[in-house]
Amino acid sequence: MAKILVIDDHAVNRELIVALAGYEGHEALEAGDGAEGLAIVRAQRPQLVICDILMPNVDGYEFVRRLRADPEIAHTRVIFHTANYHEREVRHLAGILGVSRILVKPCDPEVIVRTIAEVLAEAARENPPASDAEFEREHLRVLTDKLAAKAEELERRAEDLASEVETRKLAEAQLRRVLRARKVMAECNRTLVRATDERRLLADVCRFLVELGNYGIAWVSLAWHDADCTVETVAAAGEGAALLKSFRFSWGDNACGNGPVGEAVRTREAQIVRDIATDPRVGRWREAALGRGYQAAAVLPLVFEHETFGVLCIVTREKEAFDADELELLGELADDIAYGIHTLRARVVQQRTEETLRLRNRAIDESINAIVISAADREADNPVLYVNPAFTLMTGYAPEEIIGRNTRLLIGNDWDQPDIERLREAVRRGRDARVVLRCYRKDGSLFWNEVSLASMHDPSGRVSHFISIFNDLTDRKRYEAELEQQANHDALTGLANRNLLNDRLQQAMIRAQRNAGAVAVMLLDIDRFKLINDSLGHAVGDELICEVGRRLAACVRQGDTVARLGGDEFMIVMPELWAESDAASLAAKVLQAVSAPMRLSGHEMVVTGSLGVALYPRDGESAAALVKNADVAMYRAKEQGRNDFRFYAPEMNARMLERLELENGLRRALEQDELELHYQPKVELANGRVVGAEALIRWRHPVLGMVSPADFIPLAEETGLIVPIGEWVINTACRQLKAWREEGLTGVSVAVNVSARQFQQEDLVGVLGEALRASEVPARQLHLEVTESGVMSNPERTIVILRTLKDIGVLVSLDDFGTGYSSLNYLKRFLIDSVKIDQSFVADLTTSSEDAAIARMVISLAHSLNQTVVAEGVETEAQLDFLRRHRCDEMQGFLCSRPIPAVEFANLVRGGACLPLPRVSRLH
Ligand SMILES: Nc1nc2c(ncn2[C@@H]2O[C@H](COP(=O)(O)O[C@H]3[C@@H](O)[C@H](n4cnc5c(=O)[nH]c(N)nc54)O[C@@H]3COP(=O)(O)O)[C@@H](O)[C@H]2O)c(=O)[nH]1
Repeated sequence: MAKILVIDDHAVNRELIVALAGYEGHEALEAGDGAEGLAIVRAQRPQLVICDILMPNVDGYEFVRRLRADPEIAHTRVIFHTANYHEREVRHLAGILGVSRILVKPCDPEVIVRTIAEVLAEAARENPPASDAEFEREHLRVLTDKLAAKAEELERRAEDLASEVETRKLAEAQLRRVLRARKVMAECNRTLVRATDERRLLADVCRFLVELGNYGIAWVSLAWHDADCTVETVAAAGEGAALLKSFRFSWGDNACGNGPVGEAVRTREAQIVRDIATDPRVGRWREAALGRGYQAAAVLPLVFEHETFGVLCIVTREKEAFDADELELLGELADDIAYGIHTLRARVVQQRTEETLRLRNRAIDESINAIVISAADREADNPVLYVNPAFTLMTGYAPEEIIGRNTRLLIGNDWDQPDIERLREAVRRGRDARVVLRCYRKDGSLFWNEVSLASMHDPSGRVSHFISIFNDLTDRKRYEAELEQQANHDALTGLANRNLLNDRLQQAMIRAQRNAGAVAVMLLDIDRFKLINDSLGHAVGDELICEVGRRLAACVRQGDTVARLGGDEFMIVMPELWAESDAASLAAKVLQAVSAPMRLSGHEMVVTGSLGVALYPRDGESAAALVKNADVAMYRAKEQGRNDFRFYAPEMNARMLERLELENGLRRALEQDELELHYQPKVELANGRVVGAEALIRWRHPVLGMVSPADFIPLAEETGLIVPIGEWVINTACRQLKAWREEGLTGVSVAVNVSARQFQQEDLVGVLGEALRASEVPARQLHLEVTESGVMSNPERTIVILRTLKDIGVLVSLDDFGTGYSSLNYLKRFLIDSVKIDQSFVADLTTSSEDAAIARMVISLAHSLNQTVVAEGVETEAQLDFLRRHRCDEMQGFLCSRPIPAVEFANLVRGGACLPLPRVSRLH
């Protein structure tokens, strides 16, 4: 019989042991936990305690530890009755704590009874408990283990929790992906609706996928149906998108087409690359993708109406991407994009079509060419259906006045046009044509119409309409006519110019050759035209040329050509000449017409012409030769007295050559000092004294001997050589005056001739001033003899020059007075010092009452203007007598002396101022 304490926080467990102990005759005590149990042990001192381990407050271990710690009760036997499944640990701690047995709940009652019995039996034997330190250590270890177990359990729970969290995370990620795919879709759809540009739309889609969808790269490639089955990337976004350029994709059955892109195009099914690292379809871009952390990819075909025209490719860094839900959405997105692109393309095509249509309409409406559309309906007379506004502008007909009618309305009655038949033929055969017609506006005015006709066909190929474009060529025709006129006619007279003349001459020569006929070429030059031009001005000169042109045109037959070659030169081509006399008749008629009096700008005048005739083929076989020879003949006519015509003769060429040689020789003469001055004395009639001399040029030609100035001065004037020659004369005369002065001849003056051309030279005054300065000769000793033509060409300028000469002190004589066109008014204003009566009047002074009257009038006029009168060319005493009687002041002439070299002149003056003239001597 023993006292047994049962400690358990569960009453049922206590009751079972208590019942068993009671059945075995033991006294059973009960406690709900360790603390209560200890109190009972101390108070009742049971031999055995059957104790649960896991209890509130003080558990089984603590109970035993405190039990062993109390020496009074330390020896008490303890059995653990526990459900704790940590059996190894329990046994270990139980061992340390000196727990006798461990009964594991639920335990067979028999085992309980037997165990109680055994332990009680052992209790009888001494079984000392373990030490405190060892217990502490062991207890600590047990606690640690317990903690470890707890930790392990917690870890397990944490793992479970983590797994649960992971599952939730995955779900969340999946949800996120779906959400973002929806977001991308929503944004893409919004953009699709507004899109106007395909490439921009695709770029936006790719950007949304990367920015909103958080995908790594997104790109769209278009699949072309070309020979290489090219797949061209047209839009891309994301990190590494630029790399795409270096990869070639294709959807063909080739190395580049074996990847998911080619596959998606071919199969029209989405291709998913779950693991870029291992998927064998990923080709050369695997490394680049992995290098950027990309894990998976989806290639979605863009299909419209069973045709794949591209792919949408999406690459992501997420491993678990592209689950079924996400793929479904991305597939929808690809379909939307495909549809959007198709719609956009259709819209673009439609817009282009509409724009083209609008443009065409505008082009037709705004075309400066008239456009007419007519129905190809012969029965209805091909009526006009449409005309553009330019038609009305061009023709004056409003649309309602032409629509329903035929365009032949514009032809009026002008049916004799070869192009009308061509146009008709084109309409009959339904062919295109371009013709130029004379058409008539509503107001009846003519316009040149270039009509371009094109036929339009209906789907069956039948000509349904005609479209005609009218181009008004009137201005162009006018312009062409003007150009033709300018190119072939002289602007001043409207006569043919050299171009047209050459053309006509060529044609005439060809015809003459064919018919064994002849052609006359006549060259007319107006005599002394330069004089008229210079003295009366260019406007009068132009008038004169026009008048002569008119007169020539009036003389010729139809078929002859009158041309102006320039200046005062005219040419007449007389084709089909049968007799030389016909040419002579025409030449005479022309000269007569030219010399008929004419009135130009208030001037009554008579001009003459000189004319040369050359005949084809006799005088030349080319146009150039004929013109040249007519020119030679004309010069001959001039040389031989003007106002006449000459037929060309071969020997005339020799004369021309002479002229040429003379010109060259004259140039050389200046350089090689072949010129010299002779001096013709001027004698005062009152006392017979030599008061001066006229310097007259002479050319000592090395071969020809002395050449008369009458032979070379006109040529020098023509060629301009007169200017340097005149300068030489002034300088030489001044040097001679200086020499004479140095020899003591101080009282004589020298007059130099100044030609018209030289007189108008800018630097005449400068040349004079320099010559006087260099020779130190007083200016009054130098006289200038100017001709009427020289001063009258520009009277206002003459006045200025003469005033300057006056300022210098040089005296001026008007030479050859009475032969030109001097105005008496100018004679007064010109500040002339003396007037020279031309020798042509002096010659007939005693035989012609007119010349005598002119001489008297000149003397009286000059005297009234305080001018000295010099008579030139005095050869007879009768002339001298006349001049003396009419109080002429000075004379010059062979009666007194011919022009003589300087030395002779000096001797003459030194020999006595008076010349041995019987009548003159009587003056004294
Ligand atoms: N611009 C220049 N013209 C000059 C110059 N030297 C001469 N001339 C001009 O050449 C023309 C011919 O001159 P020339 O042969 O010297 O004849 C002159 C006289 O010799 C000649 N004369 C003089 N007296 C008589 C005479 O009694 N009878 C007659 N038959 N002839 C005579 O007259 C000419 C002078 O004429 P003009 O000059 O009009 O006084 C001639 O036009 C010269 O002007 C020159 O340096 N520069």
